[in-house]
Amino acid sequence: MTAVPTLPALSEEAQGLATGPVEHPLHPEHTPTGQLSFGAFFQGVNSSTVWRSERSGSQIAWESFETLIRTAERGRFAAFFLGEGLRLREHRGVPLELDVAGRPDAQTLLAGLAAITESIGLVATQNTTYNDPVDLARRLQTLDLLSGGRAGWNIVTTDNAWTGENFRRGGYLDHEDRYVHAEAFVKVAQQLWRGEQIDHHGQHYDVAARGTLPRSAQGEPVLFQAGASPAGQAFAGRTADVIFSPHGTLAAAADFRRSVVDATTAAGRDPQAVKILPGAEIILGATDAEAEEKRIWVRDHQIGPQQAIALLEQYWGRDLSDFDPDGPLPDVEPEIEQSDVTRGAGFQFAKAKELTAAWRAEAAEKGLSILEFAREKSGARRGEFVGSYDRVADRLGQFAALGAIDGLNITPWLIPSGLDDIVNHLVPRLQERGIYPTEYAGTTLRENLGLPPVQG
Ligand SMILES: Cc1cc2nc3c(=O)[nH]c(=O)nc-3n(C[C@H](O)[C@H](O)[C@H](O)COP(=O)(O)O)c2cc1C
Repeated sequence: MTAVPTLPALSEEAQGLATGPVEHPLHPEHTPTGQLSFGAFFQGVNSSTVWRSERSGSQIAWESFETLIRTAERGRFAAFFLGEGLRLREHRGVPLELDVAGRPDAQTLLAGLAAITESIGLVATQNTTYNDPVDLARRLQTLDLLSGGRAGWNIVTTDNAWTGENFRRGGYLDHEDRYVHAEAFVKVAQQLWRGEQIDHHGQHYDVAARGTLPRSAQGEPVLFQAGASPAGQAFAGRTADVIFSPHGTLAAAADFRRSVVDATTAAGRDPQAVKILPGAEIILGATDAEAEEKRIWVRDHQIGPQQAIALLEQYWGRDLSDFDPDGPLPDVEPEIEQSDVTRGAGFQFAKAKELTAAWRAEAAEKGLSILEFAREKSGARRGEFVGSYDRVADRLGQFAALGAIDGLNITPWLIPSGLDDIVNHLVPRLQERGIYPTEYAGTTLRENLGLPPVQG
């Protein structure tokens, strides 16, 4: 590895906070707990995980899940989190080169992992649009019972027609209706968990049912929600225990906290009722310079020449394999007007002509090749959580003191060893600072996230 410059100083806002005590809560009605919880988010697919290294494991092998969850539990992580992707993303009729293909079913895996763990929470991402509420509620409740009250449900809406075609229901739900639908869905699930008789006759389904299982040690699964739009926040304010958010910088997290507290109080709930765990990548070293070297290694292994060409093809909509990854950006026009959902959430709705013209100009100005440009756009960035063990621990201390977040949902950049540095070096420093649990608070996920007993 080559020598690299040290990390730049903290951003202005972060420096401001770092120089003195935090005098005010972010929101007049919100009281920071000063405590953090961690989740481990096993992405499975996605180029943010390094798959092209001799240290990489398989995204579907049991051994990968087992190693990672055991490390997370050793580090007193509150939750082990699995995403969901029900259809492979494609480009020009073949699976997208940016992804690793295929992700096993979350609930089946989590049931197995429940048997080899004792305290860590088990969270399954499951969409409300293409599942059936009675069936899904029963499966989640089963996981909750089997695990002694450790189950969580990450509610996602995933309404796109691309995924819907897998269910012979492409595009059946209008985008603006998806949270209305989700709310009715969750209500049915909660009624079943509480043993109530349901007689629901709605726009999308008819249900006459009663719950078949007893309540679990935590009453019912913890509700996470991932969807950050105003409609998503309003839904979370009314319904969720935790939001899995995309806002991981201090400034964005602070704004998001204010907005979520507003949504929660507007729904008549306690201002502290909804916890916020942003997704985050953490890259650590004994020194800032070592962490920065590691970041460059991660970035270079995330995006190789083939991935760089594939990234551009998402926006150009044409075969660019004849272009040299070490050469300038393609001097040809895109063939599509707008990128679409077949290319994945990150690529949606981009206006191809405008974007490719802007990228060509930017790359030319900075003198970047296709490969360098792709790495700059989508590889691991310098961020809040790249640095020495102490720097990142101090920075997390700022987040906790301010109450901007309640913890992080960490995507390890390497499977299965990507949490080792965090558990071995960061967690003890957070424990020394008194902002991270030294032991599990209880046996259920609800207790370990500091949530009150379930209402209802
Ligand atoms: C942090 C985060 C993680 C998500 N994970 C998934 C996932 O694993 N599977 C999925 O189908 N959708 C996932 N989503 C997509 C959301 O369910 C939702 O469809 C999308 O964010 C649009 O909702 P919004 O307009 O309210 O933000 C995720 C969203 C966020 C913000």
